[in-house]
Amino acid sequence: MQTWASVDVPRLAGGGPPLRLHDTATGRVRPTAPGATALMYVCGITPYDATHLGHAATYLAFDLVNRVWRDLGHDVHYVQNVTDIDDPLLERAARDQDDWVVLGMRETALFREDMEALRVIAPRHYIGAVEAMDEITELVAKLLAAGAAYRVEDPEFPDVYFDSSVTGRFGYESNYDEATMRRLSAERGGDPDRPGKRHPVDPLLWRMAREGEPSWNGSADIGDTGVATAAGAGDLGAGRPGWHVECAAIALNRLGPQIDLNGGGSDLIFPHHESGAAHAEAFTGVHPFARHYTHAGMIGLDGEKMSKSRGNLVFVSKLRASGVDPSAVRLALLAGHYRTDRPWTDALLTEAQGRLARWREATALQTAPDAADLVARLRTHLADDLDTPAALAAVDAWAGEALERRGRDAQAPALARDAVDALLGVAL
Ligand SMILES: Nc1ncnc2c1ncn2[C@@H]1O[C@H](COS(=O)(=O)NC(=O)[C@@H](N)CS)[C@@H](O)[C@H]1O
Ligand SMILES: [Zn+2]
Repeated sequence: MQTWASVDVPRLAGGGPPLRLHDTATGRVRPTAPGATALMYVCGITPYDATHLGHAATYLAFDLVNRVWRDLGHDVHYVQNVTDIDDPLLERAARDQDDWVVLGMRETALFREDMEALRVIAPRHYIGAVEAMDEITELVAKLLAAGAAYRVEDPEFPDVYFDSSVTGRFGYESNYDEATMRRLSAERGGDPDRPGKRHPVDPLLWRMAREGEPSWNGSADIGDTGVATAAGAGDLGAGRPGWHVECAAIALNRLGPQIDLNGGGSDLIFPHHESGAAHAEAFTGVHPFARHYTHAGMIGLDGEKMSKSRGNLVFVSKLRASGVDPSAVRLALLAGHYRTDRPWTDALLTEAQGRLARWREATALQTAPDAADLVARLRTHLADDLDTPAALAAVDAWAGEALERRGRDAQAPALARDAVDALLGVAL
């Protein structure tokens, strides 16, 4: 699937401290240590109701990771999926008498536009589940052949499930207890009460075709996997994939068995990232799949999480259409810490618009206070688990001094502008 156009990222002299990020699996903020090329997989949208401010806040958080790693001299191999086939998409298409393919394409196009407007650096690989169907069926077939998956005893629909006990460490990513896992599995698309499952939280890998549902033939070339293939393992039979396996297949095939960061909002901690990690580790034998599992807090509206199911959504495209500068939206969302569940308010936007105007005025001056110190502060704050409130305050302080005409450095305005662009992604 085509990705979107990325903005240039100015190169800044010097370098900052290593990026430290919160990792859900260990519950700690600890240093990332990517190689020359940082490997990052951030889950993409299920393409309807795109792009609301919750989506935007989460993708902005990982855009900052991308920018900090680049500032530290790493290349970043960023991969993102589009869940362009799944129950919620089919349900929304049915509700609106829409063709689910058209709905997905329309919303994905809008998402790309919004990401470009927010100056989010595009993933190098932007992959839809449908276009990755062969990869997905191959992974499911190999898990089945290896005995890491099984079919439920259901003569009508012998669906394929992952055996969550095979890695011996299911739950290490979320650290949730059994009861929490069952509850969240039921709330987020799972079927813990389905008869015939070995374990209630075993995730669905392949849903056999139902009347009136789209399906794919499920044949997979599993080659010589070196394991005794269970009867019919190479051919799943017509159906469609479960939600989690697409991310495991897409990430494994482009980034390899171990990545630096698997990211998303906190509602992906379980079952999604737990299951995806288990699928990957059962297949590769490499643990952990991701060295960091990092999750962004939920953006709310009127006291509730902004979510499609609630319909309390504020859209990037609607704000843009009403003339709001996308950089103000970006600044408004960066004003809170990425891991904090926080509300969207009009005041947040108004404040950001004022901040943006002041920063632009300050960087338009002929001279300003030395900005080298500002660059160092920005690097230090962002390296500290993306402390954007402190980072924004540092720019506020520099801009305040500049606007009181207390600076004589002719290079400072341009340096400050480049630093705010490179590290915060905000165009002044
Ligand atoms: N209110 C919210 N605040 C912050 N992030 C949110 C909010 N709602 C959704 N997200 C995040 O936005 C991203 C896309 O969400 S989504 O459209 O529902 N899609 C999915 O979760 C799957 N397609 C991931 S493979 C996810 O990382 C999700 O956690
Ligand atoms: Zn995902």
